Amino acid sequence: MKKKMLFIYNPHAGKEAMKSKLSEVLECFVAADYEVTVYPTRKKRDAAELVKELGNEYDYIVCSGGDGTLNEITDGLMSLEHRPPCGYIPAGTVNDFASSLKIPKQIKKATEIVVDGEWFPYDIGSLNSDYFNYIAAFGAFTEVAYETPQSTKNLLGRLAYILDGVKRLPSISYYHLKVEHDDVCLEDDFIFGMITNSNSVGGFKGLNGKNVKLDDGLFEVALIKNPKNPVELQSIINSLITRVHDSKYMYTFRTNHLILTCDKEVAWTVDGEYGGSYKKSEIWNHEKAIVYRRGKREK
Ligand SMILES: Nc1ncnc2c1ncn2[C@@H]1O[C@H](COP(=O)(O)OP(=O)(O)OP(=O)(O)O)[C@@H](O)[C@H]1O
Repeated sequence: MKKKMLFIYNPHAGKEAMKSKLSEVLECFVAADYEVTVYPTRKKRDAAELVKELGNEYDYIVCSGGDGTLNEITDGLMSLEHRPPCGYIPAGTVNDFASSLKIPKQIKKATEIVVDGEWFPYDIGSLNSDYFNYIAAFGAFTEVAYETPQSTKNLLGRLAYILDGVKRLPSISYYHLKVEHDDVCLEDDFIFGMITNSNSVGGFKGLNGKNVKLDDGLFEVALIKNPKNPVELQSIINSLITRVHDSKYMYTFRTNHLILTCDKEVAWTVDGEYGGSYKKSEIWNHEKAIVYRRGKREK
């Protein structure tokens, strides 16, 4: 019996490239013996609702769009008890997630991975009741971040740039946070924080340590302290630019669960989009929660 595929795509994502490639993509799916149901999204939340409602009736969910669409698919899949695996054809402008999974930007090559890539169980994060694929972040840069699509790609370069710009201001806005993880409880002022499951966040690999694994049930966490004077601020900027992490100015650790508490609301970005504002932010890693198809590794 043919396997049933639900293919959901955002026709407006990125430069609308899917529109002209659709026939080629569908031919490739059919040649791989899938019976395909195609659904172009019509509005926000369409993709999430569709997966929640129909996801269990399919053997394979494939989506094409930017980070927003992918995030909605994740949300839909996580609500299902038995989650079908997921394929992804990136069509947005930010590609950290796709590059983590070795999925190329070209639609044709990504489509080949959808039908022939290797299955890979990937950790999924949650921030309170919302899910994310590879990053949840707060702090100095966030207001600008979700207005500019390229933001996540150059997150830390951007952060260094923004900090450089605020050097002349009397103070940078910061959050006073209580951070609980594992057996640790720390309290400090932070200008920025990120919780990631990705080996491609701004290419800033040194910050969260080497050997990032996407299926180990752990996040890489980096929290940057509020600099007490211009010299400290300059040191932070330097460490962001040179990508050498300095423990005097930042906490970095790995964990599967953390709780951040603040007496004012902390505004988050998740997967590059606005992710809500909370006084209490609880983050969990759901180990190997969704199986994706990724590019095969060179032997
Ligand atoms: N037909 C549609 N009309 C308007 N908005 C849509 C439609 N389909 C999906 N959306 C919403 O648009 C938002 C952005 O979509 P998506 O992330 O796929 O593309 P993008 O913004 O071009 O990509 P990126 O964020 O990676 O640059 C998502 O929240 C999605 O739910």
